[in-house]
Amino acid sequence: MKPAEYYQRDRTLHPPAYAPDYKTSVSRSPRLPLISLQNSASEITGPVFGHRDIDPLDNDLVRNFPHGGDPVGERIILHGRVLDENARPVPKTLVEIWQANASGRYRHRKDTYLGALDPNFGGCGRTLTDDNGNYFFRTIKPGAYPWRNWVNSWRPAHIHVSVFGSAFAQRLITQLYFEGDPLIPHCPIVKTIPDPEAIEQLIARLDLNATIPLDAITYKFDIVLRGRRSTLFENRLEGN
Ligand SMILES: O=C(O)c1ccc(O)c(O)c1
Repeated sequence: MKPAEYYQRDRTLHPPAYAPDYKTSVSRSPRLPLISLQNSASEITGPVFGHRDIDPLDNDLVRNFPHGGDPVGERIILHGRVLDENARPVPKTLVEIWQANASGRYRHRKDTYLGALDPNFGGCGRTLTDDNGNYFFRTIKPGAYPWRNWVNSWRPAHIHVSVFGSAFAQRLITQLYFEGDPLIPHCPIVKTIPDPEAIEQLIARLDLNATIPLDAITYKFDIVLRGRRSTLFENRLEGN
């Protein structure tokens, strides 16, 4: 079989690790040049998730944290495909999401934002892609929230997304935003991304054809794992 063609990313288009307008990047960014580690057995192999590890409600954030009712907020479907650099589907891949509720509050002890917690919303979900690389979640559209970057810094509504490879050490993490959100171009984290096309690729598109009438609005977000069309991943640093 002919080996698959590999299209290299343009690494100059990756956000710099050190971006002073995104305050926490200052203490987090490496002071020394990066080194490349050789893969060992634990990076290449290991336990993986199978269908039996996934509960049927794991991809339904409207129902997977029930405490007497449904969560408040805009009901949405989030779907898309996980693809390789040649737009081939990546099947049986674990996709996980985590997010704030409709008020912009995370169910996390360190989140002290005054937006209300929702007793019926946990904010975490997971699923495996199907044979065609499709994934599907039902959830609530997260709210925007303020954060202590500079005075009046607001995060646009966003959902964190993690994709695992064939071992737990192979993990890519990104955040998706929502089409039409006026906060996107003001976000200090988004503004670290030098390539406007890479930002566009992080924006889930309204998918009116796939809405569920009288129930949920649908957004579509495809994830490209590598190559020149790769989605931008926050844990894949420049030079990697
Ligand atoms: O990296 C951070 O500091 C940071 C702050 C706020 C967020 O919403 C986030 O996703 C990351």
